[in-house]
Amino acid sequence: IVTKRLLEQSAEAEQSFYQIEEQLLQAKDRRREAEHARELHMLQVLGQMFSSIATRNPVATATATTAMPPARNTMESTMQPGVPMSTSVLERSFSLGTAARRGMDDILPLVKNIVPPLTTKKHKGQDGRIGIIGGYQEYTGALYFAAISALKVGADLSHVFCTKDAATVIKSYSPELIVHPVLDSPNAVEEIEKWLPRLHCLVVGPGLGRDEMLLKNTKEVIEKSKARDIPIVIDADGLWLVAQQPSVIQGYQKGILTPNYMEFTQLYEAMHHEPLDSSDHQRSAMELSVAMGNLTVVLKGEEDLITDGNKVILCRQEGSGRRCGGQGDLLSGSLGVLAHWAYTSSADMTKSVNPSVVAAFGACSLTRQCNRQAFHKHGRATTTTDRIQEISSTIKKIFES
Ligand SMILES: NC(=O)C1=CN([C@@H]2O[C@H](COP(=O)(O)OP(=O)(O)OC[C@H]3O[C@@H](n4cnc5c(N)ncnc54)[C@H](OP(=O)(O)O)[C@@H]3O)[C@@H](O)[C@H]2O)[C@@H](O)CC1
Ligand SMILES: Nc1ncnc2c1ncn2[C@@H]1O[C@H](COP(=O)(O)OP(=O)(O)OP(=O)(O)O)[C@@H](O)[C@H]1O
Repeated sequence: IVTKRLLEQSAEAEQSFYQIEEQLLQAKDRRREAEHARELHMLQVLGQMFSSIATRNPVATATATTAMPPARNTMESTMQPGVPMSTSVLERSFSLGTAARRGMDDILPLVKNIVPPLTTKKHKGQDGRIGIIGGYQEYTGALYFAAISALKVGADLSHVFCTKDAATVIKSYSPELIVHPVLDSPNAVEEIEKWLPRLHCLVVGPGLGRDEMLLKNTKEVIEKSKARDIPIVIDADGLWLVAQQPSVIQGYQKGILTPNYMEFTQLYEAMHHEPLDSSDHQRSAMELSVAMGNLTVVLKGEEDLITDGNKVILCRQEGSGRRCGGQGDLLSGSLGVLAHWAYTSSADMTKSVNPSVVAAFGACSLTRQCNRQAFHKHGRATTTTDRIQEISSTIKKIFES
């Protein structure tokens, strides 16, 4: 009887411990929510203050929109016949102040428009089936980050195409991903082609590596996807493939390139056969876009620069000073879903702005805000896994509020 009584007491103590623990967690959540609300309110007040200062100060207002200097000869020489090239740069930013308000007013509502409502009338797959090609054995993390980000942003299914060795590893990270261990098989292209009719967007490159056979298979899959008019996001080692063989994606209007500065330099120099002039990123990005046939280029960095060769849009959403690997994978996976949503939205929803540009602005804003929120919680220890955990609340905050 004594033992039974002791066991009961211990069970009760355990239960009340978990109740207290849960109450503490709930209180912590409420405190965090209140902090976010206070932060948002402060941002709004600051935004209004900057706005009124800028209205009184014409110089500050003028810096928000800059005209592009006259075209250089290099740009003219790389323009393809028949490809229109506007020389005006429309700079929009998404941060505090008047410029921020203009950016949010112009592009953010379009991103909000393309995010599909969640209703009980839809079936699995309708909000997106995204295919992601990559994942060489050393780089399984990159492919996982991109694929899980696509799913968490709102795709219904995330299909991963990778090598046999990478597949088991990726599968063991998450049961939620559909993993095809085919990229290094003798009939890789046919195996992947079978799935293309079911895919809404293809993301190529996270952790792909530079193995010749894998790049050859990837190139053929890109060709097949173009024939199906599927939006294609190219990142990381996929961009190395493009630098070697630009024709693989050149001129394909639903192609989006997401280089970091290194990758951008390689692409630029491959297209222009001259060193990159690092003094004017906006001009160089436009030149690359035009040389690629007005593909959308997202040059990632301190500010993300998005251009389709006609205009440049800057995303300056506050991120953090933490720069660990994988943030670009979060961006490319998210962009895969947003590109699908943008291309299936009516022109009315995107106000006839290039859908790739709308999607890219959304993905950059999302990535930076995830970084910001994760950094707020984890500081110097922030990793990409922490950022991915912020996707849900970031979407609520910036796209659904
Ligand atoms: N967990 C995983 O599995 C992950 C796997 N990943 C996968 O790894 C593969 C190779 O990717 P990568 O990161 O090694 O190559 P890349 O980005 O070209 O950098 C090479 C060097 O360039 C430099 N550098 C870079 N950026 C720069 C900048 N903005 N401005 C200036 N310099 C810059 C810097 O060199 P440093 O100059 O510092 O010596 C850097 O070391 C690819 O498939 C990718 O998807 C990643 O996604 C991460 C997570
Ligand atoms: N200097 C910076 N300041 C603020 N944010 C930055 C900075 N550099 C990069 N970022 C953020 O990180 C995102 C990814 O850019 P990054 O240069 O890390 O890509 P990447 O090298 O391709 O990433 P990955 O490690 O996944 O390969 C950018 O879109 C931007 O949001």
